[in-house]
Amino acid sequence: MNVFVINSGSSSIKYQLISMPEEKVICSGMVDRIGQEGSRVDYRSFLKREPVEFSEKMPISDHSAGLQEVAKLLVDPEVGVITDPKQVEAVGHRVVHGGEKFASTQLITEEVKAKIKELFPLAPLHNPANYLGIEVSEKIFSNAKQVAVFDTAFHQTQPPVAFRMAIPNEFYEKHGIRAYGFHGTSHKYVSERAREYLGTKGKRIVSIHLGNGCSMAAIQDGKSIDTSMGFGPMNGLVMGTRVGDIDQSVIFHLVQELGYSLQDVFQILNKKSGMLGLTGFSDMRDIQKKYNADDPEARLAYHLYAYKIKKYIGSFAAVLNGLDAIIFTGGVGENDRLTRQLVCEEMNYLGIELDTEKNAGPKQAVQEIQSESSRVKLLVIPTNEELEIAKQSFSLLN
Ligand SMILES: Nc1ncnc2c1ncn2[C@@H]1O[C@H](COP(=O)(O)OP(=O)(O)O)[C@@H](O)[C@H]1O
Ligand SMILES: CC(=O)OP(=O)(O)O
Ligand SMILES: [Mg+2]
Repeated sequence: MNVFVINSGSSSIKYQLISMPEEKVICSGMVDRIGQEGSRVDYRSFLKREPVEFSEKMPISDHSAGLQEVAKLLVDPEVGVITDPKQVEAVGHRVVHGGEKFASTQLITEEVKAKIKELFPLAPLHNPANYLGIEVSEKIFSNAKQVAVFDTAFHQTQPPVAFRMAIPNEFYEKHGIRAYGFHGTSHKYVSERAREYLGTKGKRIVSIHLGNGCSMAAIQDGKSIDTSMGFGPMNGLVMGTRVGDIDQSVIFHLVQELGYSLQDVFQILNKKSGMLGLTGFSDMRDIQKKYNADDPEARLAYHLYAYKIKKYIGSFAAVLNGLDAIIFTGGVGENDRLTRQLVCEEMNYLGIELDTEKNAGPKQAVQEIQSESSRVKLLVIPTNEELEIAKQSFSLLN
């Protein structure tokens, strides 16, 4: 079965065509900077003996135009991989917010779409783009079953002590105000790989996803019991451009004393904060260069980023009543050994001891980076949200 996976972000679409159940990637790529200067389409196909790969700059005004371009490439006589969009049998969509309604993957119906739309206010940067992706894909891949895989679903096993907030009950009951948690598809995927690898020793896992967005999950016997992101994907860890945990009185101060509008504050905390706010850069590779050149801002930012992760490891060790393994994943978690080193420093009280040489070793499906004497396994596991979405879409339909 050909499953086309769509991960629509606010200004990008990542896509993969995967043949299931063999899990063979037929083509993959990304449409980037949608609606902005310098938009482009990246495309890689692995069908022929000689893989095709290119990146083409072209004006892409919106998500609809972006997906149309990708669909054209899929059927292109020269570089294409199918002859008709009808050969796509299922489309798996990453949908960031599923609220309390969706604890599992769903076949998309008008009712499911209405619910995704209802959740726009809870994920204003993500759900509208995901919704648009669904609408456009229904037109292009009109033969395919459309499936929604929710970032929040994996975290629906959290107990009320973890997800409820101490505000008047009516806000939860009438308005759904609680912690949800995100990146669930990634936390699920890497924690399952870890549990396969560790067997009975994988009961208490902390999964650390560090990409542009960053979050952690406490996972007990394969189930998420707590997570660092809360009501929205702005909370918890320091991220590329998002602030993470912040004292709520700062928001009142910004509005009441410094005269910012709520809209301004939203932009500041979502788009101008995090590593960008501290260093002027949001890409960890840029910040690492400055760190290595002893730039004081970059040094503070790196230490602050790691410090926050350490604090969550401590609190998740408490809620899990101990730790068996820690997973590092996402663009930063998989590639940035400096972050891993700073996070694991002086954590031997919790049985966490990094081996610097192993930490610098080559990437593997599961890379162990702890020392011989470490009680806790430290694992680097590349995430694959697209494959997880394809697997879940396939299993729902078969
Ligand atoms: N080799 C590397 N060293 C350090 N950071 C890296 C490396 N490769 C990628 N990254 C970082 O990973 C982040 C992007 O992660 P990714 O998981 O792709 O993000 P997202 O899916 O949220 O857009 C960027 O901050 C980038 O700098
Ligand atoms: C939910 C979320 O933060 O996603 P991303 O990291 O893709 O922005
Ligand atoms: Mg990501």
